Amino acid sequence: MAHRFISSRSVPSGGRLNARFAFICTISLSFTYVCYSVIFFCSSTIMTKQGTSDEKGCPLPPPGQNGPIEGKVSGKLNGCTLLTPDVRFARREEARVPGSGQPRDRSKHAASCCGNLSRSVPATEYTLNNLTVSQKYGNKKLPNALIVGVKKGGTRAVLEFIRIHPDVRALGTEPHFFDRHYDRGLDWYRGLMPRTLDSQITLEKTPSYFVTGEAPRRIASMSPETKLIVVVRNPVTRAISDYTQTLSKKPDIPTFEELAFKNRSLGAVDTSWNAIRIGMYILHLDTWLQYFRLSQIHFVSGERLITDPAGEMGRVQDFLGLKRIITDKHFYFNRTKGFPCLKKPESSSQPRCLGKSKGRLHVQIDQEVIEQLREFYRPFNIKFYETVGHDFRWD
Ligand SMILES: Nc1ncnc2c1ncn2[C@@H]1O[C@H](COP(=O)(O)OS(=O)(=O)O)[C@@H](OP(=O)(O)O)[C@H]1O
Repeated sequence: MAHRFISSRSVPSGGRLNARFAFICTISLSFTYVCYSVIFFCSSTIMTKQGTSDEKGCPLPPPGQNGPIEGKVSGKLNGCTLLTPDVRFARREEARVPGSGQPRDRSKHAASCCGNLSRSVPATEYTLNNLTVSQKYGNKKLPNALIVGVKKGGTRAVLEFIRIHPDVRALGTEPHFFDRHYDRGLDWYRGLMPRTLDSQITLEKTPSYFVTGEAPRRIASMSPETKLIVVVRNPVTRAISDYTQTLSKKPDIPTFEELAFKNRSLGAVDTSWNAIRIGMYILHLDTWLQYFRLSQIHFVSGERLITDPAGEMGRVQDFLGLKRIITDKHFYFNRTKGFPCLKKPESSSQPRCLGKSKGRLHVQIDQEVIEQLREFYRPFNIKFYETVGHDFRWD
C-alpha cells in the first residue's frame, strides 16, 4: 500500500498532477471556510445565550461570584468593558434615584456599549454611568418574596438595602396588588415585575398587605411557599411616625391625642384608628399564620435596622437563602441624616441615603400619652413575642 502510494506520486503525468493539485486546493479551501463558519456561528450563539449582562452582548461572570460593592473593572472583550458583578451592581444602584428605586431620567443618556442598545424596548432600563442600558435578559416572574409590612416600620430601608444584592431584583414602587388591585389579575401583577434570571429572587414591598385581611389567602393562592418579610417597630413610635406622615400631607387633622383615644381619662384607646390598629401586630399575624408557617415569615427589627443595619440584613439574606454579600462594609452612619446610609460606590458621587420622608422629625407627643399607649400595647406585644419567639424589647 505504502509502496503503491509512493510510486503513484513519484511518477505522475504533468496534466494529472495539475488537476490533482487544483482539486486538493479547492477541497482545503472549502473545508477551511466551513470550519470558520461553524466556529463563528457557535461562538456568537454562546455569547448570546450566556448574555445575562447588564451590557448587551457582554457576558456576565457566573452567578454567585461576588465581592464587595467596590469592585474593579475586569477587562475588555469585543469592545465591551467587562465588569465584575460588584461593579455592575454598584453602577445599577447608582442609576437609581435614591429613595424611589426608579431609574434616573433616561432621556439624558445615549446607548453605547456593545452596539445597538437603543433598538429594543426593554422591560427594565437603567443608567450605567452615562449610558442607558437595557436589562433584557431573564423573565418577568411572580415574586418569590414579599415585604408585607409594617407601614413606617422601615420597609423602604430593607428593600433598598436588599436590592444591592446581585441575586435580588426588586420592584421600586409599591404595587398594592393584594390589597387594592387584586381584580387586575396575576398576569397584570407579573407584568409589573423586573426581569429576573432563574438564580435571582423577585421581590416587592407593600406595607399595607400586613393589615389587609384578604392578603394572606391571596398571597398563599399565588404561591404557598412565598417568603414573607415583616419589619416591625415599637408600635407607639410607629403610630407617631404614621401620624407625622399624615400631618405632613393634611395639616388640619385633629391632634394625635384626640385621634388615639375614645376617652383619654378612662384610657380608652381608639382601636379603629389605623395608626393604632396597625401596631396590634399579633392580631394581624394570626391571620397570616392560618396560611403560612411561622418559618416562612421573617421579622426584621425596625430599631436594629437603624443601629445595626448589617446585622439585620445578614439575617434577611439568610432567610432568603442568599449568600451574605451585604455586610457592614456597605453602610456608614450619616450624621446629618441621623441614619445609616449605603456607602457610595467609587464611581458615583450620589448620596445613597433614603429620601426626606424617611427619618422625619416626629411630632412632639406628651409623655403621659406615650405611657398610656405603651400600657395599651403591652399585652399585644407580649403575645406577639411569644408567637414569633423573639422579644423586641418595646416595653
Ligand atoms: N436607613 C434608614 N434611613 C431612613 N429611615 C430609616 C432607615 N432605617 C429605618 N428607617 C425608618 O424607616 C421609617 C419609614 O418606614 P417605611 O419605609 O416602612 O415607611 S412607609 O411605610 O414605606 O411609608 C422611618 O420612619 P420615621 O423615622 O418615622 O420617618 C425611619 O425611622
